[in-house]
Amino acid sequence: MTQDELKKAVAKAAVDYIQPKLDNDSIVGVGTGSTANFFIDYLAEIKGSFDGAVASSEASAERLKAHGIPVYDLNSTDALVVYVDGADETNPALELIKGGGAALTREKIVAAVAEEFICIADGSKWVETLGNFPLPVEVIPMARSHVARELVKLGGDPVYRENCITDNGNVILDVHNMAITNPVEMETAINQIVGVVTNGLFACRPADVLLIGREDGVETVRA
Ligand SMILES: O=C[C@H](O)[C@H](O)[C@H](O)COP(=O)(O)O
Repeated sequence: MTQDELKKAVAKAAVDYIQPKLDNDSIVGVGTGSTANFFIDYLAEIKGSFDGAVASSEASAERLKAHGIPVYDLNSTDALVVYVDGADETNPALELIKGGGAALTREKIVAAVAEEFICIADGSKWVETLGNFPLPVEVIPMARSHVARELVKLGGDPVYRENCITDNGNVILDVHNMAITNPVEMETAINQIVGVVTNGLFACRPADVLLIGREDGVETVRA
C-alpha cells in the first residue's frame, strides 16, 4: 500500500470509530494535515449525524466548509466529543510530535478541550523515541533569536522555518537532533522559555487512542 492509501485507511477507521459516539448536537474537533484532510473527506459522508466541527487551522476550516460542514468558533462551543488529528511521530505511550504543518498551537488547544483525542497515522510515524522528526516550536517573532539560543542550551539545533507564518501570526523554529527521552519534561521545559507560544510535543496531553495504518490493516493502540 502507498502512504496515501494507509492514511486513507486510518481516516476511514476514525470515522467508523467515532460515528457511534455522535448525535445531532455533537461537535467534532478536526485536525490539520494530509491525514486529517482524508478524515474530513470521509466525515463529510456522515455529516447528517452530527452538528458541526471546530477546526485546528484555517485550511481545515475551509475544507470542512467546502463539504458543507458547519464550522464553529471554539469559544462558542461547550464541549467537543472527540478530536481527530494526524501526527508527525508517535511513540508507544501515544506521546506525539506534531506541527509539521505549523498548526501545533491550535491543535493543542482543540485537543485540550476534547473528551477523547484520536490520533490517526500511517505506520511510518511510529518510533520508539521521539525526536527524529525535528520538533516544531511556535515563537513570537521578536523572540526568535532568544528562543533559539535557549533551545541550543537544551541540546537542540533550532532551524528557522523559512516562508512560514502560522495562523496566529507567529514563526516556527524546527529543533533538530534532540533525543527526547522524557517527553513530558521536554515539553514543559520548552514551554517555559519566554517567547515560546507552544511546542509540538503532545506528551502532557497525549492521544487517548491511536489508529495506525499498517500493511496488514489498521491497528488500534490505547495509551
Ligand atoms: O501541523 C500539522 C499537524 O501537526 C499535522 O497533523 C502533522 O504534521 C501530520 O501531518 P500529515 O498527516 O500531513 O502527515
